[in-house]
Amino acid sequence: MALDIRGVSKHFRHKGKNTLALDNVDLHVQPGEFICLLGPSGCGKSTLLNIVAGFMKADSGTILSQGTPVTKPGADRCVLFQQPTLYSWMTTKQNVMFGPKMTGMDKTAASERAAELLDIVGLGAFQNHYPHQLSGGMRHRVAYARALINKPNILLLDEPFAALDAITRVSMQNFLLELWQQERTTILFVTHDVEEACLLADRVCVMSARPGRVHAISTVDIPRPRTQATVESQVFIENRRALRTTLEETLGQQEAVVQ
Ligand SMILES: Nc1ncnc2c1ncn2[C@@H]1O[C@H](COP(=O)(O)OP(=O)(O)OP(=O)(O)O)[C@@H](O)[C@H]1O
Repeated sequence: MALDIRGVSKHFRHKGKNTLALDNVDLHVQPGEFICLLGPSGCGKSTLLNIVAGFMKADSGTILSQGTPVTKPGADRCVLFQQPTLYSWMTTKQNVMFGPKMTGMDKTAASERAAELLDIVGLGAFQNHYPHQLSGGMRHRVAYARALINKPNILLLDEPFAALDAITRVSMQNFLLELWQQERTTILFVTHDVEEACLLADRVCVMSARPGRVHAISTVDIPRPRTQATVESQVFIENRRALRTTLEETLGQQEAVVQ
């Protein structure tokens, strides 16, 4: 199993009040799966992702990444942020080769793989460009190539396209679909957008409002490869409707504040 989340709970104490953010969350992710975490604002999606990343500790429960307990951040779990963090003084290719350089990977093999990944992300002709010479979308693509060269067990994405304009967002969704189709890296992707979850995911973990619990795990029954044209198809419309209904079931639930 790529990722095994078992009985994870987490509360926060703020201004004398305890808020239960996650309550006994279980989720089992198979290698190569694309899983979306979907739920209303404040249901604990980011908290769960941060715990999986090792940035935050759960109060109880365990998380196994390829069978190994998660206790801190690690190269097996790569987090991609909304703003790609590239080194401004390095070229595109040097940015991609930074991780392998640190881990002592064979230089020729790293260079070949970096070139291959830059081709896959459509930046083969931009290897010697610096980040400031790239568009925002291109910088995102470099960040994906830089993540994948380290062969992470899982990519963790927290609403990565939320801040993008509509056109770039669609282009990044297409890009991610194509990339996942080729590389089959396991992905855990946080979104609050039903349509985005339906387009991208194999399964959607629908979380209930606070405290965040797994309300349902819905399989998205839409053939791949998927493109933006998929959004117009009858099967997509049916899956989206079903997912929206599942999400609506979670709304209106009581916020749990434990004194
Ligand atoms: N550091 C913190 N201190 C106190 N409370 C926190 C902290 N981080 C998160 N919370 C609370 O935990 C709950 C879950 O927050 P979280 O950010 O995980 O939700 P989310 O589902 O990602 O929300 P959104 O979709 O709005 O980003 C919220 O009630 C939030 O206020």
